[in-house]
Amino acid sequence: MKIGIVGGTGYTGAELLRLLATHPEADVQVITSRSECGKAVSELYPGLRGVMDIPFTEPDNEVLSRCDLVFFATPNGIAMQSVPTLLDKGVKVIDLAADFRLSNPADWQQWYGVDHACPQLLDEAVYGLPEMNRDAIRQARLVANPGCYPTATQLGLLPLVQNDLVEGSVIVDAKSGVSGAGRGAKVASLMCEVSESFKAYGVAGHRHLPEIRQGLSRMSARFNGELVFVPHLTPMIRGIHATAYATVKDHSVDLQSLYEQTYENEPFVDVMPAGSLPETRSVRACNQCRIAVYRPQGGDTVVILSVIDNLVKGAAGQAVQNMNIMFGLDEKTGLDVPAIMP
Ligand SMILES: NC(=O)C1=CN([C@@H]2O[C@H](COP(=O)(O)OP(=O)(O)OC[C@H]3O[C@@H](n4cnc5c(N)ncnc54)[C@H](OP(=O)(O)O)[C@@H]3O)[C@@H](O)[C@H]2O)C=CC1
Ligand SMILES: CC(=O)N[C@@H](CCC(=O)OP(=O)(O)O)C(=O)O
Repeated sequence: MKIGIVGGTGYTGAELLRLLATHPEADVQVITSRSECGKAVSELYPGLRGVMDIPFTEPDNEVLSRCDLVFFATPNGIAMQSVPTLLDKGVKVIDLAADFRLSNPADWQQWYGVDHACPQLLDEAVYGLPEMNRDAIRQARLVANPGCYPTATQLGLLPLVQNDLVEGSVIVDAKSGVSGAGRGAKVASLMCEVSESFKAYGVAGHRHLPEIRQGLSRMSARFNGELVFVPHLTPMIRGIHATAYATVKDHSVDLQSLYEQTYENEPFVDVMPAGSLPETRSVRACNQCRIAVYRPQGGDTVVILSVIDNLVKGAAGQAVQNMNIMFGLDEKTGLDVPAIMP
């Protein structure tokens, strides 16, 4: 498959390169950057020397339209300007940004602050969470790759919500490594600002809130409880740890079995043994989501702990998983590697 990547200098673009460099069916032919145009990929990322030596080029729809699939690893609001042209030329697209995640254009306008450039494609775009939408992804021309927090959160809550077990509100307390903020220079991402510190942000309303709410209501039309989502920035590079709290209606349900059965055939969701605690380092650089479910002291509140690598299952790995599904390949192709330890 001829692959193009728009936004190849960023963290998720570089992660796509790392994963696709050894993917047996993927041939990365176009990799764009406006700031590093002309430079070899391996000059910017020496870890790719010998495996990926092509140069960065300016983004150009004409050149990209020669690909079978184009990934957009760009800031929000960029992909939507090129996607109609690429789809018209028969190119499939996976957008790692949020341009096609929300199906209501008014929600996009409210949370992203600009009008949508192609609202006519929002119904067609498939939300790329394979554990929910595998069949639709198989048929899709356009996949909206989920956000990192929404991936960890929705996988953690899916078994409960799908089975209408949640009563009332859900609280999600999530923590991310700093690479979640991208590679662009920002004071808030400086080492002196983030190390030896820990803080919440987006408490009044983060743009992943409507994405998670939309996902939960698709899992069950009966889900109408309040959703509280508070992200935090932690002094680590990669990883997301999402802790969700929900009240369950039915005390007779064996939650450990429910989670194990829901995910028993999922290659990238691991339900941990009862009593264990998932750690972000157990998913570092791999496409796994590890989940543990608890009902402390047998009470009404269920606690679900969910970890992913924000750059892998939260972005580039999930995008490659979606590519594999769209092109009829084994879903694990190029992704079947364990975490880096320690
Ligand atoms: N980081 C993460 O953990 C996650 C990120 N995402 C989403 O993925 C997308 C990429 O994120 P990330 O890799 O962190 O971002 P970065 O800021 O690290 O990289 C952005 C890339 O986009 C390119 N770019 C910027 N503006 C434009 C433009 N107008 N036209 C074409 N290319 C452009 C940049 O290169 P240049 O300026 O040289 O062209 C750069 O390569 C974002 O939408 C982000 O929200 C999703 C899940 C997780
Ligand atoms: C630590 C950090 O800053 N994280 C980012 C989320 C990264 C991400 O997933 O972006 P999208 O899903 O919107 O594409 C944030 O909170 O804005």
